[in-house]
Amino acid sequence: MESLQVTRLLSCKSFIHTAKVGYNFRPVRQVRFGCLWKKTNKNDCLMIRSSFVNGGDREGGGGDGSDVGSPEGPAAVEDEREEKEPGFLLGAEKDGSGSVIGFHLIHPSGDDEVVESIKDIASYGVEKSEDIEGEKKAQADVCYNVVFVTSEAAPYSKTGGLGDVCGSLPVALGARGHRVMVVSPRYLNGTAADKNFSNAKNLGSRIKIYCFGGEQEVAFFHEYREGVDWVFVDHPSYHRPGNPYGDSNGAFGDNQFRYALLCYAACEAPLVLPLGGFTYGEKCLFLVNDWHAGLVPVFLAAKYRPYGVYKDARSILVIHNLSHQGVEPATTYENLGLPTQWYGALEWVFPNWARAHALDTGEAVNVLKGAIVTADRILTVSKGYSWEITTIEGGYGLDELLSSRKSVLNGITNGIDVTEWDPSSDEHIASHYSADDLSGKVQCKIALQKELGLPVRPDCPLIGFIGRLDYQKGIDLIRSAMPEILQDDVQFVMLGSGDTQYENWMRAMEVIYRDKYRGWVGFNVPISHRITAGCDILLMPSRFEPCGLNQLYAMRYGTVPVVHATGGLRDTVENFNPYAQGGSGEGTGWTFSPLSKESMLIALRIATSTYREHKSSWEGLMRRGMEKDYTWENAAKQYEQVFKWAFVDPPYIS
Ligand SMILES: Nc1ncnc2c1ncn2[C@@H]1O[C@H](COP(=O)(O)OP(=O)(O)O[C@H]2O[C@H](CO)[C@@H](O)[C@H](O)[C@H]2O)[C@@H](O)[C@H]1O
Repeated sequence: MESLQVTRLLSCKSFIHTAKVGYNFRPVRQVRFGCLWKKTNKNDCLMIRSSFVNGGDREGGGGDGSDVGSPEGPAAVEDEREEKEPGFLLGAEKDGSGSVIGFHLIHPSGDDEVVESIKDIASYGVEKSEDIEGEKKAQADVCYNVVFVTSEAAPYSKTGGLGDVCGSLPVALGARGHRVMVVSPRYLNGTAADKNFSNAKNLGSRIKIYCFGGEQEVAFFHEYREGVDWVFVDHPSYHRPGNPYGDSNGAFGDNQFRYALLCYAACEAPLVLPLGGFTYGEKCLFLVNDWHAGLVPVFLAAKYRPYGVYKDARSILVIHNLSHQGVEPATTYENLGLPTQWYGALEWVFPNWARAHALDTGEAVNVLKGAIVTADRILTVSKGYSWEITTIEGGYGLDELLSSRKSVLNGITNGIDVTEWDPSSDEHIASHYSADDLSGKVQCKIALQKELGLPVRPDCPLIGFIGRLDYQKGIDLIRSAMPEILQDDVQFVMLGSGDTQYENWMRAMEVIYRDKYRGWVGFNVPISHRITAGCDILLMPSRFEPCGLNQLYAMRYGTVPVVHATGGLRDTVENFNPYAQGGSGEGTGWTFSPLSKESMLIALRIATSTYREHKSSWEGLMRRGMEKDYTWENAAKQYEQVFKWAFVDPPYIS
């Protein structure tokens, strides 16, 4: 068997190298796994000796996490194993066009295949399969290898709706037959939340990434749960107090670096991690979420496809929030490890009015812009928002660019996790109820009033707000309207964290309005369930809202939303019309516009008077909301349509 040793570096600067030995060998990606790659007499088989291939099981196949940061380092561990263990052949699986679509492990004896080889990326014609309980589940007619790249995924990490979506949509897609991997950071902040990652095992594989003027080593942890490969990128910069993006001093100054690492690692993961025994391969579909993952399509275009790697992969940028774009000074471009000629993709020049001083040239790099320029398709989390971002009012400076990509821009309304958010079984709430039997809801209201120390008044309209205390959520409007809201006979409960001036305001309001107002400062999931169940009305005066999840949770819990008519709120909340359907009414809440204190107060007052004076109309509102279908399965089917479109077109940048 001829052998060929390949250097073990993955370099952001020079990614591909050509082997220097004396026979024809096509360019091989430089990968560092302590691997010995061998040309064999089998068709394109590579011999790989590393810690992770020897495990190969679904639960992580190897390490227990204890070797991270071990003084000997991973190479020592690998070398030791090389002595003891024979190593497997890694056979490349290719499709008709010659694209590598996966690898499978073959015993060195040559005749003992240890795992089933991957079928073609798209397995056609599968309609139904049987799960463990024998229940028939709907399956996609074409299945893909899907790689989510995200800065958060519940229950591992969550600061808002992005975490919800990236915790649920992958599971829904997995259940429909797709092979799904989610790549996100392994955040450790020294709190009880660290245990969220305790089932994720160290795969024992590391890669070296050259960027930001140095060499960075990242490791991969893995948990297979609910049909999804959850892959966590491990690096010291993800281990610090605070939330994923910052702490009490504000956003971390090195977020560009932290998320560039995530993107590099995510580009490598499908190629090098044989999860369950075989890799995802090159012909995969990257779903890159928000700016944190935005360098993935840029890397595919600038660093992989020019060398024939990922030429059959596609990328879809999913925009959850256009107001965060990952903008940093232009001088940081060289840190990213991108070729100079790609500067234009990320180039961003602030308009004159946004510059700090006369000498400020306004030059910057904008990661989200780079993703919009290079992704094969673009999705937003509601149809309404996909239109809004092409307007000057909603485009945050990117409207013209987004308009230029309208032909590949779509909106799909988020689903919700209907198991976690189910009033008939929710473990966090005092009493269970459903559209057929609403009686438990008032028990939830009484329990919430008791828990928060409010007067127990089942008939008093209880209004709630849950969300980040952020300009986006219209928190300033709530503050300015609160004295007038509380003139009426209502109670108001708020849960949120964010801008400290609003946190302090919430605390102060509790003192002034002891009998009417409670403000819970912080992030607390059980309380968010109890507020959703216990309130009669949920107020969402968001300035813009790409989708919004709380109004969906509220409707499922028979809590009637009053929302600003924008983005996903306008798409999902149907304005109440008491005269429709022969007087039995239609609609699920109230939408108000324009965004002003006056129109919000009018909508709230109509809602509270309907609650008091038209009980049957109110029950109709509750029931119609509870019966809406916002399951992820519904959304997943629409994603599949976009996946197909992505593969119909050639790569946008090849
Ligand atoms: N203090 C607190 N305690 C407990 N839970 C809290 C909380 N504050 C917020 N949450 C929870 O965080 C989630 C926030 O959902 P949103 O849809 O409002 O998302 P967000 O604006 O963060 O995300 C963006 O992405 C999502 C997903 O695509 C879009 O729906 C949205 O419009 C867009 O702005 C909900 O599950 C909510 O219950």
